[in-house]
Amino acid sequence: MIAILKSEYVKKKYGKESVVDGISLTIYDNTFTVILGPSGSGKSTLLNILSGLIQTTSGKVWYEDKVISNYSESQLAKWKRSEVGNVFQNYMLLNNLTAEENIKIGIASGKTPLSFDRLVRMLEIESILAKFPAQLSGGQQQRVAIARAVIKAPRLLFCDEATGALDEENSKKVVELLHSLKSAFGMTILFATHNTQIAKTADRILTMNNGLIHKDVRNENPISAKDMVWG
Ligand SMILES: Nc1ncnc2c1ncn2[C@@H]1O[C@H](COP(=O)(O)OP(=O)(O)OP(=O)(O)O)[C@@H](O)[C@H]1O
Repeated sequence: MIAILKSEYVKKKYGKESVVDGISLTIYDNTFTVILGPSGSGKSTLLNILSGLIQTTSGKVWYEDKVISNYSESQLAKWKRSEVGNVFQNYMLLNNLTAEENIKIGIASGKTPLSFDRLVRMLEIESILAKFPAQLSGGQQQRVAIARAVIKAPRLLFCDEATGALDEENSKKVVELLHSLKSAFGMTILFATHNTQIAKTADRILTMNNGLIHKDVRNENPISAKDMVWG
């Protein structure tokens, strides 16, 4: 397995509180890793550090053989634009743009984008491209947000509670789609959630508590997203 992302004793402090308390971790290429943990355990903070959205207090983050935690703002912005996609719980679409315009914002200059037509077919959003976010359901908005995040063919896709605002049916669909995108385009996905069913679909499950990873389990028998059972 090829290491794509690595953290070395990464810490994030807010005041005296260590929200991420010295995490060393290697993420392998073309895997689907779930970061599982209760509210406040530090999942989003860890995800945001690994995706370059926030700075560490100490420790290093590597992308392949480069220390991205030492990058200048402009180097980091360039890296994010080319290699990183983010999907959030609340979609973060621009309300004054149509679905199609929102997706096309994601195309990064200098990179060969994925085929727009193939992507919208995969995500089953062909019929809603001319609509504005307010005219779409939550599940549709999240599929548009995923298309926007992946159209530039990022190597890394970070999903922070990406199904947190969706019902069972739409959650299953989104998780299924993310697995399809991983297989079709060789992406590496990190998905933070407190949902143990989503964790069962992953290749690897990291369990966080109080800013630390307490368990790191390779999931030998991942279940299909369709087979997740909602409580
Ligand atoms: N910008 C910030 N300033 C101060 N404290 C913060 C900040 N961001 C996060 N925290 C604190 O860090 C801790 C971890 O937050 P984080 O959002 O990483 O947890 P989480 O596991 O993702 O939680 P949730 O599942 O509720 O999103 C919390 O106690 C939170 O209040």
